[in-house]
Amino acid sequence: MIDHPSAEDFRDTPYGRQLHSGFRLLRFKPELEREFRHYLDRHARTSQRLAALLLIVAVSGYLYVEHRLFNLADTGWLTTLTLLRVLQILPGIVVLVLTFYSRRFRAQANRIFPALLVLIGIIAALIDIRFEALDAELNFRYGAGLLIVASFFFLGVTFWWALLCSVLIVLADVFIASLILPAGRMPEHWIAVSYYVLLLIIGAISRYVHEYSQRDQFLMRKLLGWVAEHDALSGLANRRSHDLALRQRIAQARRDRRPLSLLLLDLDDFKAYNDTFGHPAGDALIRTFADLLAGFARRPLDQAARVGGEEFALLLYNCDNAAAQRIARQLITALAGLEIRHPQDAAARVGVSIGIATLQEGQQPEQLYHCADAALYQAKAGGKNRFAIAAGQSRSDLPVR
Ligand SMILES: Nc1nc2c(ncn2[C@@H]2O[C@H](COP(=O)(O)OP(=O)(O)OP(=O)(O)O)[C@@H](O)[C@H]2O)c(=O)[nH]1
Repeated sequence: MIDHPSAEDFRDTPYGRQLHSGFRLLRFKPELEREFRHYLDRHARTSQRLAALLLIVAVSGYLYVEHRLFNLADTGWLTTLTLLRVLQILPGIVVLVLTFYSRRFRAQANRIFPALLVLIGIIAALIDIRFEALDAELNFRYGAGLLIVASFFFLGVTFWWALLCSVLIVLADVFIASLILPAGRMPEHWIAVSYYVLLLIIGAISRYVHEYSQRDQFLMRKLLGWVAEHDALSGLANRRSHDLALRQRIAQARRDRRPLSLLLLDLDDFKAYNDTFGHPAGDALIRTFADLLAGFARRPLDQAARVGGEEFALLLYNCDNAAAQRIARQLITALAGLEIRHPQDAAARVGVSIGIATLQEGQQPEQLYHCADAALYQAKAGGKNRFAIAAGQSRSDLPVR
């Protein structure tokens, strides 16, 4: 469990829940984990390209030196070595070219990077062991070790993937050594293996600490975004995101030629409720009503928001005036069904007044909001616990009882 004050405050959000339950094994709940991997991928793009470039430059350099300086009597090995070096460079070139030219590859890259790295690592181990067997005076050793380090820091894959890659490289090294080296040379080779294992442990510890703080930062950023867009008490969208959604949905409704309705809702006699039952009970009522309202924003483009103290908005996409009236009626009935005691009349229940406006030709967001607000005023003036429709739209301001 993480020691963030926000973890406790925002347990209703996926980010707060994850902060609260912790992630010592470096794993989030599936949906968050997917989001985190996209985030990791976006941030690792530059280091992935640099790693590919470094691989090309370093291996080309080795190849050049091996050809110019090595006096390899076994020319068959020099040919194989050249082939293996080219095989090591190729994935680097492919990665570099594709990440610059193909968007689709960029999105898929994280899946194949580990496989490419293991392949390059196995080739590096093979080259090292072959040199070891040949007893060549000069050779570039411990290439597999460099790849173990790279897997932890350059790929933008998670700790667990990097660990898996590194373990596979070490195992492949031991396996290839057991095939190529005479039995008497194995003890000497274990020194190289111990070096790889040490690099693996150092890499894994550093990467674990780094990824832990990356995950923490990711959750905090997401939480900050959530706080900016939501109302802390009810968990619904706040006024700011309602204003934004209203503008976006109007533009979308115009483009798609779909109806759009806005319901403004205001809990009745809320001041009296606060005065009679206390402010905390008032807060609880706001939360209860918010939960009820959220259940009416059923489609992806619908939105339930808290736009003021005890004022709410329900934005319904592809919903004409008749459907909006049906929903308003259902809402009033559902609230009555909760049987929340009225502050002034023990026999009555808490109710809500609703103003409905449906988007008209050429109407601006402020005008639509104003129409719904005027209808809400009409519903209040007409006796509360009812809905009213904006002037000029189809008539009905009858109480739902
Ligand atoms: N508990 C609680 N009360 C709030 C909150 N925000 C605003 N209020 C209270 O809500 C009350 C709103 O009162 P009014 O605007 O007079 O509305 P009303 O009493 O519902 O009257 P009608 O709308 O005419 O039915 C005020 O007393 C505010 O203090 C909040 O977050 N929690």
